[in-house]
Amino acid sequence: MELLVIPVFVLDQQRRVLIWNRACERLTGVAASEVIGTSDHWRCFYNRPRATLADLVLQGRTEEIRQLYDSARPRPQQREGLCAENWCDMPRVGRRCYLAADASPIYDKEGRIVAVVETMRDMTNEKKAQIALEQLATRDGLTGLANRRCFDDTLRAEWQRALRQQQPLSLLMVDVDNFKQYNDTHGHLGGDQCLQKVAAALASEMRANDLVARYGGEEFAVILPNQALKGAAIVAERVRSRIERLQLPNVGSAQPYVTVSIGAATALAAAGEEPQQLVATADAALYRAKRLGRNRISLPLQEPARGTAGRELDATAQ
Ligand SMILES: Nc1nc2c(ncn2[C@@H]2O[C@H](COP(=O)(O)OP(=O)(O)OP(=O)(O)O)[C@@H](O)[C@H]2O)c(=O)[nH]1
Repeated sequence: MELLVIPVFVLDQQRRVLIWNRACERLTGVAASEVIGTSDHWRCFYNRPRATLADLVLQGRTEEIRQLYDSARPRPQQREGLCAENWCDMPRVGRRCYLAADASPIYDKEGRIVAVVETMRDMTNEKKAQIALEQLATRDGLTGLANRRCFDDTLRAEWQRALRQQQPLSLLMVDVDNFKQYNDTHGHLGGDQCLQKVAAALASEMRANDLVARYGGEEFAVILPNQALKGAAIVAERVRSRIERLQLPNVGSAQPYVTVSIGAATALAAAGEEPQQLVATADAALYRAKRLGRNRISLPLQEPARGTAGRELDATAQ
């Protein structure tokens, strides 16, 4: 076990470290002489006291695995013990590692656990690659905001949540005004930089539960869970004014600075209804804001009836 290339440690019945092999020393930066005979093995992995997988097996606390680990599954072939994956602090080496651990008990003749062997595999690179891929799949490359696919998935999920909790769900559609002209004057690269600044300002105005996405081109969408129309209108106006106050020069335009138009809509989700109606109502409000002169917000006049996103009426808030 000492010379195994796989990091291994063994706990005895009293949770004291019996074996801490070379590979485990390399992984944790902690020498065997420091931990053998102690129950301080957790310190090699975590900043705060908590059980390792071997502790859970030894103490029969297997049901706690789901609270303590990112991912857990039964061991293959129904053997006893636990398998789990987790981010570890690794205090001694000073960098977080994603470890896949496997803990299996050793029994005496009477069937009592006398020790538990924990083996580990450093999966940090694989996990980082997986996270980067997930980011690529859900983020917009130019602005770093959620992309259209992520928006569609989130809207569906929030619609279901609103239905379960009987809470309103609001949506803002935000479109940069006269952006074609901005591109023509500042070039496509200048246009890209403008979109990045607008996106950053938009994101900075939102709460943690809100989702800001690039809906497409120069159009953004904001999902506001548990927000009624009145609150959505306040957020929309805050966003509109924030973008105006960025004072991004808009040479050659009637407006001296870059502005946005915003359409808002709210729905009280109902079974059988489609969240796409919410998008259509917010979109209709947005186009009305454009027609009425841009740099303004527009919302449906009436609070929506259950299962609708409200009737789109000619009312412009500004
Ligand atoms: N630089 C840049 N431009 C983009 C991007 N996506 C879309 N556009 C441009 O955004 C412009 C949108 O123009 P229109 O749809 O005519 O709308 P608009 O000029 O903003 O006019 P209104 O929306 O009516 O105020 C087009 O010129 C697109 O080429 C992008 O990723 N980068």
